[in-house]
Amino acid sequence: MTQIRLTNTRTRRKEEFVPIDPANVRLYLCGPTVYDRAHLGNARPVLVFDLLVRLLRHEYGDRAVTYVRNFTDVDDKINAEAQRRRAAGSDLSLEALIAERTEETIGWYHADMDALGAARPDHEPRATAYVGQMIAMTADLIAKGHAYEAEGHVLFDVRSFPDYGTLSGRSVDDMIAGARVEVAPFKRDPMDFVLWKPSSDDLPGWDSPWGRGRPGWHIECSAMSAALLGPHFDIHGGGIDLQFPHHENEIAQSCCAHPGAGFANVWLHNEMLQVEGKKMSKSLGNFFTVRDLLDRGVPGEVIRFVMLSTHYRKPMDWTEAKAQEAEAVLRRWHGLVAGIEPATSPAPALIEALADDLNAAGAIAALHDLAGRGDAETLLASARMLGLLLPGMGDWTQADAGAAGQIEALLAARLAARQARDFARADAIRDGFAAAGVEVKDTAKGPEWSLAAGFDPARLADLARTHGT
Ligand SMILES: Nc1ncnc2c1ncn2[C@@H]1O[C@H](COP(=O)(O)OP(=O)(O)OP(=O)(O)O)[C@@H](O)[C@H]1O
Ligand SMILES: [Zn+2]
Repeated sequence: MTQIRLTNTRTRRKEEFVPIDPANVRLYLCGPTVYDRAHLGNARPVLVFDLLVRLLRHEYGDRAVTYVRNFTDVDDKINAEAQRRRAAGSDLSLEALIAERTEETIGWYHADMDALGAARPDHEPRATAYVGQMIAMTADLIAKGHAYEAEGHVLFDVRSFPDYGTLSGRSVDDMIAGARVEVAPFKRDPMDFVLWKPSSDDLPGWDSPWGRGRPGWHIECSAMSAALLGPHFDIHGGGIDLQFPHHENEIAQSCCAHPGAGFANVWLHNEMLQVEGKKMSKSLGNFFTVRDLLDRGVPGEVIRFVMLSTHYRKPMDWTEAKAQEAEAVLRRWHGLVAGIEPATSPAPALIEALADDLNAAGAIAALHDLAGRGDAETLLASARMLGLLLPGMGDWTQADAGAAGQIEALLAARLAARQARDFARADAIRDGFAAAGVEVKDTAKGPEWSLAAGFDPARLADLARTHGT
């Protein structure tokens, strides 16, 4: 058994991972707010956790890991979309429109993350299904003197929890100075945050001891993790952008509601996917979705490879060059493992790299090593630990193999047309290549071709039907 070591944000150290119960290792990842398609940055925590779960299952057994990732389906942006649809003439109720928006977004999310080879978590709780638990936890926090009611709101009293701020290593006073906190006259302290807030009549709401309202975002994760994993579990994760205030607030709520339980032992945070030095985010508008890339013909496996190539604790950029390099490597590896059965276990070097704080780049280096030595069986078993070269994942390379035949036939047809001085036909083939995303360069050794990022197999097939031989 390999000792896994993880960097724990809470202690700011790389620590040996010791599960609370090796027969049931428990993880919680903050999932998406389901109002729109996931952008590429949103895929990063999913891929990091998918890798972590694969490693834990390898070490502790397939059934010894429970992985929970929630859907936040209570949100102003979801409501706004539902209201927009109603204003546009839909005769469905607001609740039905909200459910419609949430369902379609969850469907997209599943399709997009599946395409990246990320296994679905064991539980995917929706916040709206746990409002009862959120109300109970809120009431309990009031009873224990950690929360108070004011003007239909319930607020968490941060001064009642001396450890508030330890995750981010800041005192409450520092946080007040640095944060954009919502000032409200009914707050005892500007850092106090909402557990429950009133809903207006035109918005969804639930009955509660404090009137009709809805839960705050932070209490959702505290209630859902407790319901599915218990008050003390192993690993809690999310992007580093959630460290404060979201995770700080989750800790405050959970530790005060379950004194002595401990909440999450390890806090694992991924760094941001960036665009020109800034976090990719919806609010900055500097984003593209996972679906945009897939639709442009970038295989999910290539996206996964690029995302795993940078250590999760380092910021990274998506670049076309990285995608092209990943594609070339994967194409070669698929060729090497075609028709081969995987070895019974992955290479020890690969497991060691992963066990060292999920050093996926080191793991990929181990794969290059195996490929270099021609050990296709171990390459296949090892790559699968990273969620690469999974059964069916290489279909995109086969589609390319089909394309190669069509392109060669079309190049032959173009040559024949030129020799017959049928320049109209030669030009039509040239233009057809460009439209289909096939780049052709005429060199001294003859034509060389490559598939551009926007390669369109259907257009190529049409072109081949019209002009190919
Ligand atoms: N640029 C990014 N790089 C890596 N992880 C990110 C990035 N942006 C968001 N995340 C993570 O994605 C997960 C889902 O977050 P959430 O649904 O709150 O995002 P969002 O609000 O849609 O995104 P945004 O931050 O763009 O407004 C969280 O774990 C968050 O930390
Ligand atoms: Zn959360």
